[in-house]
Amino acid sequence: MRTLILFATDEGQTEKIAVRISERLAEQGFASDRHNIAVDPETPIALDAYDAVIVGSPIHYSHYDARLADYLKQFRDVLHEMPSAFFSVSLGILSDAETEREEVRKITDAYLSETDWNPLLKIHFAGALSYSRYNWLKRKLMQIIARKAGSPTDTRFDYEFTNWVQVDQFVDQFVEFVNRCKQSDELYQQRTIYSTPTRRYSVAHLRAQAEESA
Ligand SMILES: Cc1cc2nc3c(=O)[nH]c(=O)nc-3n(C[C@H](O)[C@H](O)[C@H](O)COP(=O)(O)O)c2cc1C
Repeated sequence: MRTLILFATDEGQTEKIAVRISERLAEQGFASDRHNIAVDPETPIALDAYDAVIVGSPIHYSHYDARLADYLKQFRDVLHEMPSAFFSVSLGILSDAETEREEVRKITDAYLSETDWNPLLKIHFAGALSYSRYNWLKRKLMQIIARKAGSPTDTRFDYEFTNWVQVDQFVDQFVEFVNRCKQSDELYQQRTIYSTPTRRYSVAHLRAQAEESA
């Protein structure tokens, strides 16, 4: 099973999470490739060559990454069939105020609905306050936001809030889920006879089961 981890990042926390995801997959014996769309938006991606995909984006100014959204729209048909998961990285999800956390969930729902993608797993990770990576204006802005949220305001330091145990648990859940998507040998071998199913791992039969039991 080969997984693509497709992500965007501005200050690096989402990349750090993507790295941990690939390490955890490797610990379970699964290969993965990472593609950072923020530095390489032009390279075409052979998504079809992968068995599964994990997509991750940070929230900045109440928005997920727009370049990633373009990819998701472009690959809508393949994504609909392959096992996939979305991880969100934000600070709002850490807030004590339910309204702030609800706002993050609303941004997520709007993003997934805009891209017409329905990943079977979705998760929210807390990101980081990376003061050393911000320019002067951003540092001031983030300090004001942090003060309001009761987060650290001493800009001489960076603060990481990501729960790495949660990241590992997410990967373990993903692996379990992808294993359930594996087509039986019998079905898979028929792929040359029928046009579908063509993928070794597919959510098509899981969706069909869900529809049957609904
Ligand atoms: C300029 C700026 C705007 C941000 N806007 C939001 C926001 O609207 N909502 C939120 O929950 N987090 C927001 N954050 C927090 C980021 O999601 C968090 O710092 C995350 O770790 C950034 O991920 P990255 O390092 O991969 O870019 C913002 C951070 C910055 C620097």
